Amino acid sequence: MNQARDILLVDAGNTHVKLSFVRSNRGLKDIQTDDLTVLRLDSTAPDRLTQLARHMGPPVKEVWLCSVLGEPFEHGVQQSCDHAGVTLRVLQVLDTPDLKTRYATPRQLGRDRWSLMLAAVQQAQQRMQRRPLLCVSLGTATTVDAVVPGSDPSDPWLHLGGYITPGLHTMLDSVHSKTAQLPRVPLAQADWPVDTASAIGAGVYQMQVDFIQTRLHQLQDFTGQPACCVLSGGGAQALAGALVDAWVLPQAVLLGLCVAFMDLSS
Ligand SMILES: Nc1ncnc2c1ncn2[C@@H]1O[C@H](COP(=O)(O)OP(=O)(O)OP(=O)(O)O)[C@@H](O)[C@H]1O
Ligand SMILES: CC(C)(CO)[C@@H](O)C(=O)NCCC(=O)O
Repeated sequence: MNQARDILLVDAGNTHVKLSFVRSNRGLKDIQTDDLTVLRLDSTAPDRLTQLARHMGPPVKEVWLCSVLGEPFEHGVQQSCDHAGVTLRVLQVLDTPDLKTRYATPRQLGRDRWSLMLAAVQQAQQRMQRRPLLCVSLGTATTVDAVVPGSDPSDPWLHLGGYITPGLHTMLDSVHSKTAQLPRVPLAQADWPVDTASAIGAGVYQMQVDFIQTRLHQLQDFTGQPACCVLSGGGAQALAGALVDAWVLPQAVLLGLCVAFMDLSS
C-alpha cells in the first residue's frame, strides 16, 4: 500500500526554515536525499510559526524538528503540534550507538551540526566507507566538523570537534555593510581579480575553499588516513567543484532527522 507522507521534517536554520515530508514506514536505505522536496520559509518572518502550522494537518501524525532558533521557537512549534494533535520529536545532541562527541558541553553544539554528522556517518556506513569525514555546512555560518570511524567496525564514530566561521553570504554582506564604498556582490571565481566585484566575490569564495581544504589536510595529518568532505547547505554546490575529495549530501540535516527518529515512529 502506498502510504501517505505522514512525517513532517523541519530544519530550522538562521535564514530559512526548511520543510519536507516522508513516510514513516519507509526504510532509511530507501530515502534518497535528492527526493526530499523542500519548502522554505523565512526564519525571520513574524508569521513563521503560523506558516509552519499550516503544514501540520492530515496525514501528518509526527513532526521531527532540528532547530538552532532557540527555546521560544521550539515552544511555539510544540504549541502548534499540540493544537494539531501531532507528536513532536526534537533532535537533541546525545551520544548514539553510532556516533559520540568530544564537545565539552554537548547541548551547546548546534543541532544542525549534529544532524549533518548523523547523516554523514549513516551514508558512509551504507557505502561501506570507513574514512575520516569532514562534515561541512555552508549556510548562514560555515561549520566544519571532523568525524572519525572507530578502530573496529562495531565501534561508534567519534566527533573530534569543529570550527564555526561566517558563511559565504554573511561574509559578502559584512564586507559591504562595514565599508563606505564596497558593493554587495555575488560570489566569483577569478585568478588575481582586476575589478572590485571580482576581488570581493573571489576573495570570499577562495577564503572558504582554502579554509575547508586546509582543515581536510589537518584531519588527514591528525589521523594518518585519507579523509573526504561531506558538503551540505545552500552553498554546497557552489564550492563542490573547487574541493578535492568532496561529495554533496543534499538536505543532510533533514536526513539526519530520519537517522535519529525513523526507528522510533509507530
Ligand atoms: N547559489 C549560492 N551560492 C553560494 N552560496 C549560497 C547559494 N545559495 C545559498 N547559499 C548559501 O547558503 C545559505 C543559505 O542556505 P541554507 O538554506 O542552507 O542555510 P540557511 O537556512 O540560510 O542557514 P542555516 O541553515 O545555516 O541557518 C546562504 O546564507 C549562503 O551562504
Ligand atoms: C553555528 C550555527 C549557527 C550553524 O547553523 C549553529 O550550529 C549554532 O547555533 N550552533 C551553536 C553553537 C555551537 O555549535 O557550538
